Amino acid sequence: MDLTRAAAEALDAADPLAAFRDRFAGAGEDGLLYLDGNSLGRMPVETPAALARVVEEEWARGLVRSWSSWVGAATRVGDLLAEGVLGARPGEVLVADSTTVDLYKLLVAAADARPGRDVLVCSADDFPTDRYVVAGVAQARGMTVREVPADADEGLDPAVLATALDERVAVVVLSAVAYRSGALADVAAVTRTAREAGALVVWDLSHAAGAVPVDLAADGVDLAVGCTYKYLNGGPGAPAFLYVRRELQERLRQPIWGWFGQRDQFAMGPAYDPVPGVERFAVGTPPVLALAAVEVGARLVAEAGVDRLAAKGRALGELVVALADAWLAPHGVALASPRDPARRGAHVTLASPSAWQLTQALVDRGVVPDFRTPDRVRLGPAPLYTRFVDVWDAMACLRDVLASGAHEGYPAERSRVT
Ligand SMILES: Cc1ncc(COP(=O)(O)O)c(C=O)c1O
Ligand SMILES: Nc1c(O)cccc1C(=O)C[C@H](N)C(=O)O
Repeated sequence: MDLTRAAAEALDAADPLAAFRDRFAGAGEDGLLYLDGNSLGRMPVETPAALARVVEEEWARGLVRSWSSWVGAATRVGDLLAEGVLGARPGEVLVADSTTVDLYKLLVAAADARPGRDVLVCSADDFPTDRYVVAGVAQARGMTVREVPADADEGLDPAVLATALDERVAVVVLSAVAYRSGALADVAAVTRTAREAGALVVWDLSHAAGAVPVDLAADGVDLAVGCTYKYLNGGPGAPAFLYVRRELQERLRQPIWGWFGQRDQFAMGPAYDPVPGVERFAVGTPPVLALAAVEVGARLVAEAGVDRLAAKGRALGELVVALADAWLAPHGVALASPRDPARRGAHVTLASPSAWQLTQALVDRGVVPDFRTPDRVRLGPAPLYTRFVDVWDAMACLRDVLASGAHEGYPAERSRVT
């Protein structure tokens, strides 16, 4: 690979998604080399106007009358995600609550659908909230957790997972893209293996949606959840999405019985009777303002096309890896993601004993990655708004920091948020 800056500029010149950069606030103006799109995506330029419309027209003037359109927002935005991003069918996706709460609802519903089975499986490398929800549900139900060991850099080995699956396993919880290493799971193969063992899988698509091709229908996925504030650019605290395969919906009953999941909710009936369809997984009043922001983000991703985003994300990752090999390895910084681009999502992780100090030095120089314990720097160049030269410049900055030892003056003690 040609590692000159001119080669990176040439990749930008040929990038079919280049124009999307101008659709994001700050991109190209703030001078930031923002490589944390896998934690919080940039704000689309259209978002403030979309929010202002809801505030000034629908809320200020429409008041309670606006509920006639707000009441359908969670499924309307869900359908957008289903068709434009997730390879699902209309009526299979709902945008509601947080990823954590959605995972809880689907996990309990799935465990109920596998009576007599007393084991929940997750990966030791799963995002903490996923492992905590699994542990909490297991404790409440008197079930056992089987935490499958995973390689911190390479992710979960499907053969190791298979050994954990037997007739006791009710539900498996896994991430399609591992939050730390970026390792990509074979969603179709794992779903098939789990089904053969009689278990359901709940996929966490937080680091996958909008970054890698996701085809829930073709992959036979039953249940999934994911964030909308990363590659979908829905904003901080944006509600998550949940997916339930149509054929399963009537057979599942989620544990939080709220009136937004109720059949004919304004009949104000005496007892809970869940509505048919994916809305039965709703709980209470949706965050209408936040949903408007998710809608903008979802439309942008759908317009760009997930296949094109994934191809660019992979190319950006290959540039990170090539530059890390050439410039950073001599300083003792190692790749902590799968080397094969086909096995990675859109972020790349590096390991260094000085990872936290390097992260602080980079942030001070206008390069924003994030630090993940114990010794990782994560680089998430979101393909919608990150240029190849941004990656080149960020990596050059990291090379220069390492060469000068500038990071050594930063505190080793990590801050509350990393
Ligand atoms: C894989 C994964 N799941 C879940 C979450 C977060 O869940 P919540 O939105 O409920 O905080 C994150 C990131 O914060 C994540 O990376
Ligand atoms: N959700 C976050 C938050 O509320 C604060 C800070 C960071 C986050 C993140 O999204 C972290 C991210 N999911 C991760 O993979 O580490």
